[in-house]
Parts: sequence; structure tokens; C-alpha cells
Amino acid sequence: MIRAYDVPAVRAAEDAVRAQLPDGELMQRAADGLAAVVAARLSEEGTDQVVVLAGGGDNGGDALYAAAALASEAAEVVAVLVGPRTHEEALAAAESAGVAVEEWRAGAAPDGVVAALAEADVVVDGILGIGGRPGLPEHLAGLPDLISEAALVVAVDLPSGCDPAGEVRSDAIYADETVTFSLAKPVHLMPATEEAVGLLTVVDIGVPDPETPAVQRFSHTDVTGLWPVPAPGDDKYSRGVLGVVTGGEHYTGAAVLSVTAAMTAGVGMVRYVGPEAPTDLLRQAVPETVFGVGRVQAWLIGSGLDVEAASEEQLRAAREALASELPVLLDAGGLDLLDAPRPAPTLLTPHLGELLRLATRLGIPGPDGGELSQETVQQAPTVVARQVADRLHCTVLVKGAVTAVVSPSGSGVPTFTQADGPSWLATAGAGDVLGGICGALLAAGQDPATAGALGALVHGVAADRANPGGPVRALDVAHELGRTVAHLLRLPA
Ligand SMILES: NC(=O)C1=CN([C@@H]2O[C@H](COP(=O)(O)OP(=O)(O)OC[C@H]3O[C@@H](n4cnc5c(N)ncnc54)[C@H](O)[C@@H]3O)[C@@H](O)[C@H]2O)[C@@H](O)CC1
Repeated sequence: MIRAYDVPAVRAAEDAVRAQLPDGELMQRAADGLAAVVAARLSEEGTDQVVVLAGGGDNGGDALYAAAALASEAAEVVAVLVGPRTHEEALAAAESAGVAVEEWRAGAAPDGVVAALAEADVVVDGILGIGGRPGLPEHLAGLPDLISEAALVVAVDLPSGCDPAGEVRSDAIYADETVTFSLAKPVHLMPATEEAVGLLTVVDIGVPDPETPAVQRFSHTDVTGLWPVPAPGDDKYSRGVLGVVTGGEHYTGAAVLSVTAAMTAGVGMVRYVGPEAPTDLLRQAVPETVFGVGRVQAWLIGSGLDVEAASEEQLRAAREALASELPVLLDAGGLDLLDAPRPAPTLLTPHLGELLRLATRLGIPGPDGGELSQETVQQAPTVVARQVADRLHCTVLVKGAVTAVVSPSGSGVPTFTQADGPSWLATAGAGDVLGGICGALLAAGQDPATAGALGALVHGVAADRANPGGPVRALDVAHELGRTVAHLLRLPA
């Protein structure tokens, strides 16, 4: 499990440790750790040009102390002071170690800075850390374009400009590697910001984990402790029966994909409710399926379901499911069926377009109070998802390269994010497969957040294993699930 802690929790944990240490010791540990990582990335000939961008806060202090430590390792280290203030002791240390100093505190970049950035082999981004507001300081808006394409960009704690909470996308430095200290922060794991982080390296500076994480991510080795594995006394009913209301006369494939995924992921049984065409297809493609309404432990409703054109039987089953005390997963068209909170566990699995449609239907406004836009949903997917989760008292899984599973505010459940799949997984029907996996987990008794996050992990790993490094089709991902679960269960816990 990877855990990330929000800024107040990190500051409190750091304060507690700092109080026990000599002045400046914690920052020195951070700077030494940073310098060791950067030194390991330098070429062995010692010919590298290193540029250290230092802001006005402690992040800039870390970067300047690291610059001092790197002065003897590189051909040249240039520190560029970009903040309104400078950490004076760290600057003095850098200067006495032989670091060249440039200032760029406002306006356009001075020629010396432009030249240094164009020639840099390594750029250390110490402009803003966890004290940063989203976006780059105004005069640094053009900075990313000045950095040589060939340079390795190493961010200190987080890429400057990124929202430390990882909730909103903003102008930022894109790092190849981010070196953080003891604790990961949400920025490192959230969909709006993870792309800018690059490789995440955590250097231990002796700060213990706070109690409550803000964001969690399952690792492959977590699957063993969480996946429902049948015991000798189990039967198909005790393992979980999933009621499935997906597909229709026109979207027959959604039924095949979701039911195949649920069965291959290991549900005890599927009861499918749908019209003739998908039913006929399922009789051929997934002969294990049982048809018609009956006793189930959870419902999967929606993939390929057009509420306007759905059969009477499907709509009745869906409405009864929503009125029941059973866990329900709503996907795609099924999202149109929920207007008010249900008393039972509910997992919604929209992609960004569906999230916009759902949030708009619920009357959730944009940040300016006006109508919610596609841009806002793209820039701040987890903010919008949380508003939906709060309105409907449900769990919202937002699909993407980084999938986020957001629970209602105050529920005490951290946000889960998973980034396990290859980009090839962005393909038709992949969401139907995810619905089948998560539905199987709900039927086995998992809570919606765990079912969503674990389902996303297995979905991503199966896609990779179905055709490593190449294109996958959704049905191949579904067929790979059984072997993927077996592979994950074999990993040491
Ligand atoms: N607190 C500690 O004990 C430690 C902190 N460390 C470092 O300190 C960092 C946090 O330091 P700070 O709290 O000083 O925060 P920052 O170094 O992020 O600096 C914040 C400063 O920048 C300004 N600012 C923020 N966003 C801006 C924006 N978009 N445009 C212009 N100005 C902006 C703020 O007003 C503030 O003055 C951490 O990220 C980490 O790198 C490390 O040295 C480890 C120990």
C-alpha cells in the first residue's frame, strides 16, 4: 500500500520531529538526500552542467543546500534565485561551495539564466514545495520552455506549480523525477498532478507516518489480503451472486464484456437481465450465465444500457435494485437512474464525460457559480467527483490513466488512486470490463472504495498481461482476468 498525507498532517509530523533536532538538521537531511539522488544521476565524467532553481521558501532552502553539496560533483552548478526572498544560510553555503548565482525575481529571464537553462544537463526544481499554490509565479510562466529538452528535471518534494493536494491541474514544471522526503503527498498520486511528477523517489529523513492518509494506492502485493478466495465450504451462492443489467438490443457487446469479466474475475454466479439479442449472445459466449431476476448479493447496472430504449424488464430490475438494501454499481447509462442517496453501498463509475453529465444533472455548479464545464471536470476531476459523492452519499470512481475512487467528505475513507494499466487500455469496452470486476467484488462483500480500487488495479494489470507492450481489446482483458488474479495471489504479501 502506498499512502500519501495531506499538507497539514505532513507539517505537523515534520514539526514534531524538528522540535527534537538541532536547528536546521531536518532541512540538511532533506538537502543531503536530494543531493545524493541528483549525484547518482550525473554522468561519471563530472562534465554535467547543473541548474538549481531556488524559490523563497524552505523548498528553495533544500535546493540551495543540495547545490552546495553538488558543487564538487558537477562541472558547474548555477543557482537561480527566483523568489521574492531567499533562504540566506542556504545561499551562503552554496556560494562558499563555489555555486554561481543568478537572480530572476521578476520580469523576463536574464540572458545568463536563459543560457544556463539551455545548456543544463540537470535542472533541480526547488521553486515551490508544499507551501505552493497551484500555478507558477507569474514571471516564471515561460520557464518550462527555457529548459533544454535534453535536461533531466528533478523536482524537490513536488513539481513547482502543481497543487500539493493534487486536486487541480495547473501550469507546472514537468519533472522526470521527484524527490520527496519521508512522506508522499497527494500531489504524487492524484490524477490532476501525477503526470508532472515522473519517477517518485522517497528519501527517508526520519519523519514517521501520520495516522490518517489522505490518499492510498494498492500495490500488487495487497491483492492477496483482499481478494475473495473461496474456502472449501463455499458454494456459488456464498461466493456472491451478481445481478447484471447491462447492454440492450443495440449494445449487445456490453453485456458480453461485463458478464465475461465478472465470471472470469471469480464471481460465484451471474444473473443477467436483458432483452433477446444480448441474452442470445450470452447463452453462446458465457454459458455459465443464469437469466432473469432472482436472489443476488449485488447489482451491476448500466454499461451499454440506454435508459430511453431499455426494456421494461431491465428498467424494473434496475429500479428495484436501487430501492433495495443491496450494493449497486452504476455505470454509463445507469448513472441516469440515480437522483437521491440510497441507504446501501453505491459505487458510480463514470468517465470524465459521464461525470460532467451527472454533475450537471445534479445541479453542481462550476467554480465561478455558473454552469459546470468540461474543462473544469478535466482540470479538477476529484473535486467534482467529491461533490457528486457528497450529494448522493456514494463512492465515485473516475476512470482515467490515473483512476480515482472518491468517497464522501467526512466518511473517513481516503481517496484511492490506481495507475496500473497501460495507455492501450483506453479502448472500447474497457469500462464494461471494469464494471464486471468491481461488481464481482461488491457481490463478494467488498466495500465500494476497496472494490473500485482493487478492481481498477486488476483491470490494469490484466490489460498489461493480455499483451505486454502492445494493443489490447477489452474482451482479451476480460479473458485475462482469471490468470491475472492467480498471478497476483501468488505474489508474497
Ligand atoms: N518543514 C520542514 O521541516 C521541512 C520542509 N522541507 C521543504 O520545505 C518545503 C515547504 O516549505 P515552505 O513551507 O517554505 O513552502 P515553499 O517552499 O513551497 O514556499 C512557499 C512560498 O512561496 C509562496 N508561493 C506559494 N505559491 C506561490 C505561487 N504560485 N506563486 C508565487 N508564490 C507562491 C508562498 O507565499 C510562500 O512564501 C517542503 O516542500 C520541503 O521541500 C524540507 O526541508 C524538509 C523539512
